[in-house]
Amino acid sequence: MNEDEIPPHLARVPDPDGAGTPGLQERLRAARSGWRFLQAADQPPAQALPAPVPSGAGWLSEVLRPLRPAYLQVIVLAFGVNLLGLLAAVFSLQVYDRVIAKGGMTTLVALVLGMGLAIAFDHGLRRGRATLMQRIGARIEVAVARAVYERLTRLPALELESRPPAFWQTVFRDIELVRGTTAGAAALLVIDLPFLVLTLVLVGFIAWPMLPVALGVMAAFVLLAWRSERVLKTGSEQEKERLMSRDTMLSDLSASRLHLKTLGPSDSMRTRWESHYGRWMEESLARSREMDHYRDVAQGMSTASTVAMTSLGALAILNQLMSMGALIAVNILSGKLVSPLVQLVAQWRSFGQFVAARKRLDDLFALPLDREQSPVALPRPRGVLTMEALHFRYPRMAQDQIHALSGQLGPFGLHAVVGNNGSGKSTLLKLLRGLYTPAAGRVLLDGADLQQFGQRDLSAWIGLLPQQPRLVAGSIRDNIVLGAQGVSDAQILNAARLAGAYDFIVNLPDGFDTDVGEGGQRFSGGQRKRIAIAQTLLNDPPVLLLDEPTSDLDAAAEQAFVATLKALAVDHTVIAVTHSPAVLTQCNGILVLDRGRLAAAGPAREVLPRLGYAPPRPAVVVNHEDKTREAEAA
Ligand SMILES: Nc1ncnc2c1ncn2[C@@H]1O[C@H](COP(=O)(O)OP(=O)(O)OP(=O)(O)O)[C@@H](O)[C@H]1O
Repeated sequence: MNEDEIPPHLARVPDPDGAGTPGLQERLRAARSGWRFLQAADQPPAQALPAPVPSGAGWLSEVLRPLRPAYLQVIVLAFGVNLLGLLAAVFSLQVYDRVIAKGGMTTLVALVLGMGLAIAFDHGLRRGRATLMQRIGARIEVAVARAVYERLTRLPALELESRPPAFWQTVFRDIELVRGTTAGAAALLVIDLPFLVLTLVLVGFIAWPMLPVALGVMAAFVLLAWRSERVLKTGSEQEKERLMSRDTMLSDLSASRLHLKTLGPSDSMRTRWESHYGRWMEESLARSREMDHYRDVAQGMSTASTVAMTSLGALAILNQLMSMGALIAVNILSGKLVSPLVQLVAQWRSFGQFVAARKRLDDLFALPLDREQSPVALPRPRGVLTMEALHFRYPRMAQDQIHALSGQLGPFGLHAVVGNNGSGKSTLLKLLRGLYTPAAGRVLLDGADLQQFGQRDLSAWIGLLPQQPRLVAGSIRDNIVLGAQGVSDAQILNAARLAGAYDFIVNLPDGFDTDVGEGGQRFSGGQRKRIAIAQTLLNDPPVLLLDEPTSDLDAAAEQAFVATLKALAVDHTVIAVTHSPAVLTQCNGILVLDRGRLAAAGPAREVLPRLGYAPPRPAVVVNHEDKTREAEAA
């Protein structure tokens, strides 16, 4: 096959940027359809996507504000539902006082027909209300999920590193809680509560002597809800914290399950896991016990209120203050009065969880984000990286991990960073990539401070291969194009060839469409590394930062990749953290770190002998893209 010909398995791969898998945007579109209020609140799809992403302390109001007309419709429908809900009591009153007392058959037929109509109407209103709430919920979830995803990708690197995967799992669960509370049963309950006034008015109208009893019952329930809120609020926060700690442990355990198996049955790990799990269960059971207690009290109070209503009603009838029909009607009304209040007590745990979730999201949305785009579009840099008295210290560390580094790398050439474990090599690469902000000093790219550039520009100009790259679920193609936009198949093929991944990929039955498995476990360490290298080379950035690029490669692959690096170094600045003699002996310059300080730097032929390596071999001849080029001499 011709080298530039697109293999059939590439042509088969759906373009992830195209109209492919249903995602958030489709859910948003689905949420838009059908209801007038949603279409009115939105712009036409082309302008509305991407919708503004809520941020800052007022994020929830930002999300809810455009939905006000929708909530208003829900309130109107709720008014109808609550009004119709009173008709059963009026019906009973009429049947007892008019039909039974006066034998009015025609009245009975008319009442039954009227109730039939009311039931049908009530059903329609309830369905409309439920559909509206579903659509509101979809809008809320899409907006908040989008905002959380933005944080996941745009928070400063140190913030991202400080939050474990379990934190993000909790935050994504929080989104469901926010939706469930603002557009679920809890929201309906809150909307319905004010309409209890209608019930009270009807009680006063039908049987005024029962009004103080009804008010007393309501006051007792509000007191119970307030009391349960105070007890459960702190508990819910603790429960969520314990859950997060359990989930952190769980994700560590599941990620290292094979390693643990290899280490053999370990009591220490099991004890740690059981203690995390146990603490969470303890907290969760304590919450359930408290919740059950309040729910049981509420049920008891509900029965007590029926007893109080009926016995006091009986006294009122005996004193001829109201009729028998009024007592039956008031009993029905008291059920309507009490049932949302019982629900309120039962829902209080989710309210507490909502408050904790909102606080977590408040904190997350208050964090500043990395600048995404540079204020003005800048031309592709040549790749001169300058460090000016660079200092960096991780949070809560007593000493600098990078100390007073100054110097220049590039333009062009292959440069190595060497040093003992923990000497700060990976940290330096992250500083050079603009992922970390220096505590003092600056990193300059072609003379311009990196801090002024957006991450989008930096990712296009400076490629970083991490020490332990992780593949994500999806195909090889998905992984290679991760983070890139508008990539052509020819670019993917070229990157795969440069990374030495092309041959093994096209040998697979599904080629570039092959699923990589969890974290790329379908492939060997070396194959994973090559896919990750292809990912880094895809955009052809002028600066390449490679952390141990050949650590998993076999000798032949390493030689081939060193030749590629030499070829790239002709017109790219390539900086590699490495311990490999094959790479070191081909480098132009070497920078030696010792506990974050510059121990030595200079041309490879001078520094290598001091490190115990032979000086660089003569320039290698490489074959790259059908062009033979002689690599630049040191
Ligand atoms: N996220 C972090 N938080 C706190 N300290 C960190 C963090 N990452 C690294 N360090 C510390 O910074 C120092 C330098 O780490 P770095 O990973 O840069 O070293 P390295 O030279 O790349 O090591 P190796 O050769 O083992 O990969 C180490 O002392 C390490 O403990």
